[in-house]
Amino acid sequence: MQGAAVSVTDLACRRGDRVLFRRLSLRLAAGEALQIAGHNGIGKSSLLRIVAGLAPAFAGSVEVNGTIGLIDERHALDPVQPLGKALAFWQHIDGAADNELARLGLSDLLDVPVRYLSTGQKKRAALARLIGQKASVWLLDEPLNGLDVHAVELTETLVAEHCAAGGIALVASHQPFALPGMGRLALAEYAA
Ligand SMILES: Nc1ncnc2c1ncn2[C@@H]1O[C@H](COP(=O)(O)OP(=O)(O)OP(=O)(O)O)[C@@H](O)[C@H]1O
Repeated sequence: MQGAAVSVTDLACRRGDRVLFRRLSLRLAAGEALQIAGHNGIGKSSLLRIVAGLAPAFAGSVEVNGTIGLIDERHALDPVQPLGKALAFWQHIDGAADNELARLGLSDLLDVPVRYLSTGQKKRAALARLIGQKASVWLLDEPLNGLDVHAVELTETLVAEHCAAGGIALVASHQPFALPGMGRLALAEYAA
């Protein structure tokens, strides 16, 4: 994760015929985390998708140094496959890795088809895949939605460990995210 960096300069986002935000600049260096906060529909997910390269910027630029791992409401695990096989599919692509299955409480669920997992279990499965991806820049869209108290704390701890190892985390959430030293960007301040 050496040298991970995210640089957003004078960014504007347009969706449909509306500009959601403009003149947004931010810099994140290795080890840093930032929460993108704001009410429903303000453009948090859109910002993450632009940073991920999945949506175009209306104006401005984004530079990312490092590999990107994105978690949003689409968990990218084959719903028909048992969890173990769905994760193994990604291991063929990402390379062998410790997905922290025991820590995520998934060890006993590997034979369960992904579509039968509960909301919180699916979220934890997405985290397992993200950990296996070994990406340096984590983009997390509402990572705490649907999680119980224990899973919330675990997610916060995993993000803290990721940053302590030199990773970067950009967390879009309207909920509090407990992480010492985490910055906070209120997207409303950039509303168009
Ligand atoms: N492809 C699209 N075409 C048109 N409008 C879109 C598109 N994608 C998103 N929008 C609109 O852009 C706005 C911002 O959506 P976005 O999902 O980024 O908000 P958000 O802050 O993440 O919201 P939430 O907190 O509800 O997840 C919404 O009004 C949404 O309807």
